[in-house]
Amino acid sequence: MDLKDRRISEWKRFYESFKFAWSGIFQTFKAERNFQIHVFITVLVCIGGLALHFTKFEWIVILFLVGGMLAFELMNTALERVVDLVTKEFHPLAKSAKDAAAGAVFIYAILSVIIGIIIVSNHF
Ligand SMILES: Nc1ncnc2c1ncn2[C@@H]1O[C@H](COP(=O)(O)OP(=O)(O)OP(=O)(O)O)[C@@H](O)[C@H]1O
Repeated sequence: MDLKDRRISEWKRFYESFKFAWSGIFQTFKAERNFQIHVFITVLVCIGGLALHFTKFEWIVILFLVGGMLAFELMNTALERVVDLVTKEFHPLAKSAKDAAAGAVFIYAILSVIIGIIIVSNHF
């Protein structure tokens, strides 16, 4: 394989990885109610931000929060899938893995709501 072919296959791999990532997001959106709720909240927050004229800094914080929330939810789904793949039986470790991941999502969600309230209350 010459240099040009190798470069094309590098780009192809790069493009494929985007395709897989998008497929993961799309599959999760189709299958997970929580993810759908988070996407809906993200849209609402963005509309609210436009209506309230968030500052640049506020947008940066908000985008980190909603983006982080969606990313956390995707990781949580990934972990649930792996646990289900490993065992369909009741197992204390499966429970502890899933509950810990759910706890991570919960902590981030609570912090996001608190920070969101602080930002929005600034505009009233
Ligand atoms: N194999 C298992 N062994 C023991 N406990 C489990 C097992 N699978 C799930 N659980 C428990 O049941 C809860 C619900 O698991 P489930 O796989 O339905 O995910 P979930 O929390 O409902 O998430 P989602 O609604 O996003 O799918 C887990 O948080 C865990 O406490």
